Parts: sequence; structure tokens; C-alpha cells
Amino acid sequence: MRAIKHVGVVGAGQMGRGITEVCVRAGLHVTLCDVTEDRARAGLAGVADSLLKAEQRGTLAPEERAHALAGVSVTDDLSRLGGADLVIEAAVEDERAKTALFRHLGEVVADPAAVLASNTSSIPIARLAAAAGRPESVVGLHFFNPVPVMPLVEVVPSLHTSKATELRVRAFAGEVLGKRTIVAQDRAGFVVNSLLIPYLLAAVRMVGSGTATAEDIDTGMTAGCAHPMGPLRLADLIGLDTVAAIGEALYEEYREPLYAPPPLLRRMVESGLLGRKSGQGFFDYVDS
Ligand SMILES: NC(=O)c1ccc[n+]([C@@H]2O[C@H](COP(=O)([O-])OP(=O)(O)OC[C@H]3O[C@@H](n4cnc5c(N)ncnc54)[C@H](O)[C@@H]3O)[C@@H](O)[C@H]2O)c1
Repeated sequence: MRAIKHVGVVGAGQMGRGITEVCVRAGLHVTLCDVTEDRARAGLAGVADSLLKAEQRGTLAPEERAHALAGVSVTDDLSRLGGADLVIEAAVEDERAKTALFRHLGEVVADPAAVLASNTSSIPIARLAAAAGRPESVVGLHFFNPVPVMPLVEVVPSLHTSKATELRVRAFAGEVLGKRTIVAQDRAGFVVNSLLIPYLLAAVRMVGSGTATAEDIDTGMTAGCAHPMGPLRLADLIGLDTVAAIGEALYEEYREPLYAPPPLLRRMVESGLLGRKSGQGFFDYVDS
């Protein structure tokens, strides 16, 4: 089986940018695809910005930055990913959109041994695998935000994923990208979100019921439990739309009320208050 050299990344949002950055810093070529060329270019600009900050911090040499940037090309045409050895889908957390994408990827990615991976936080890999029509080479590869900083990747084989695919992506994430991997079964939320999301939603419910302010809830968990970040800042960082979507998917899977997004979270998402990426969530990021 040939080495993974060319990676397709679908979705140039916060996760797609981070995944692109770690891949090009590992010397791979990345084709970054979004629904419009403008969005894909905005993704590339985000990667360039992050690489420049790494250089300014002294963690990346100028020639390494130039080399990494030269490794990215952008497109709005999914068929440009046809020659990829691995495609990592990091588009919006919407089952219909992802299913359509995997159907399309199953058609355009030429090498039958190429791996089609999803960064989904909650959608069953089995459904994406069925849409792609080559379930043995479809797997979950769940990165954490911000991708260049967070060491973990959850590897999620479906019931049809071949052992070869699972081992190949584990080796890729571990040895090529330098991440720590854990393997989780194909259940909504995998390991980390099944534990994390009910906690974040409980914090949102506390704000909604007036138990304490967002600031005090976060201080409670940072100063009282030594968490590096409080639950509401973390929800803002993940994106409130993404938190709500993961909660919906977990609720759909388990029917447990603790997973249901509370009304305050739904209203904030409907009002465009999405957290850090929109400039406002439980906290204000306009000047940061
Ligand atoms: N935000 C997190 O902390 C986090 C962590 C782990 C996994 N994830 C998962 O990663 C995925 C992306 O999350 P994000 O936070 O980067 O979202 P985001 O909203 O920042 O970016 C999503 C991007 O996907 C693009 N997109 C939508 N439909 C597309 C299509 N058909 N083809 C190509 N691009 C398309 C959008 O234009 C947008 O640029 C989701 O599945 C999410 O659940 C997110």
C-alpha cells in the first residue's frame, strides 16, 4: 500500500484549516476544498496566518513556513481530490451534507485503497461509509480544536472498516502527524464528546436558569477544578452551532435528556451568536 503523500481536506473552516496546517507541516501536499473558491482561499489565508504566528513564536523556521505554504492548493471542485491518498472531510456538521459529500467522494477518488475519513463529531461513520459505496476504506478521524495544538485524534472504525484502513490511519495520525490516537466504537460522540457535551450543555442550562453568570461558572471550573478553560469559553471555542449539532446527534442516538440542546443554546445559534468564530457567544471576541 502506497504511503500517504497527497491529502484532500474538504471544508476550509476552523477544523479544515488546522488539519491542513498539520499535514503541510508534516511535508504532505494538501488540496483544500470548500463550496466556493473564496471560502477555500479564506481557509488558506487562515493557514498562512497561523504559520506566520508559529514562525514569530520561533517554532517554525522561515524556510519551513514557505515550504509548508507551498504544499497547499485550493479549489471549489471536489473532483480535484481524485488523486488523493487520503481525504479528510471537515465540512459542516450536517448529515445530509456529509452524506452527499461521501457519495461524491466515492465516485471521484480514483484509488480504491485511498482512505475516506470524516472529522465528524457525532454522525455515525457507518452512514457515511454506505453513501461512499466502499465502506471498507471509510473511517472516522476525529481531530480536536485547535488542531495544531491538541495532541489527540480519535480513530473510529465502523463495523465495515477494514483492519488495514484502521491501522493505516492510526499510523498516519501517530507517526506522520505526531498525534496520540485512541480507538472508539462508531457511536455518536465517540469517547470525548460523549463525556464533554453533557457537561457543556449543563453549563448553558445554568446560565439559562440564572444559577450564576457565564463568567462565574467558568471561574468555578478553572479555579475550583483546575480546568484550563471554563465550559462556556470552551463552548464558544468549539462553536455554539457545532455544540448544538453534536447535542442533537447524541440525543438522537441515546434519547437521554442530558444530551438535548437547551432553549438558550438554540436561540443563540438562531441569532448568529456562534461563539469565537462569529465574534460573540457567551463572551465577546470582537477585539481579540
Ligand atoms: N469545532 C470543533 O471544535 C470541532 C472539533 C472536532 C470536530 N469538529 C467537526 O469538524 C467539522 C467542521 O467543523 P468546523 O468547526 O471546522 O466548522 P466551520 O463552520 O468552521 O467550517 C465548515 C466549513 O465547511 C464548509 N462546507 C460546508 N459544506 C461543504 C461542502 N459541501 N463541501 C465543502 N465544504 C463545505 C463551509 O463552507 C465551512 O467553510 C464538523 O463535522 C465538526 O463537527 C469540530
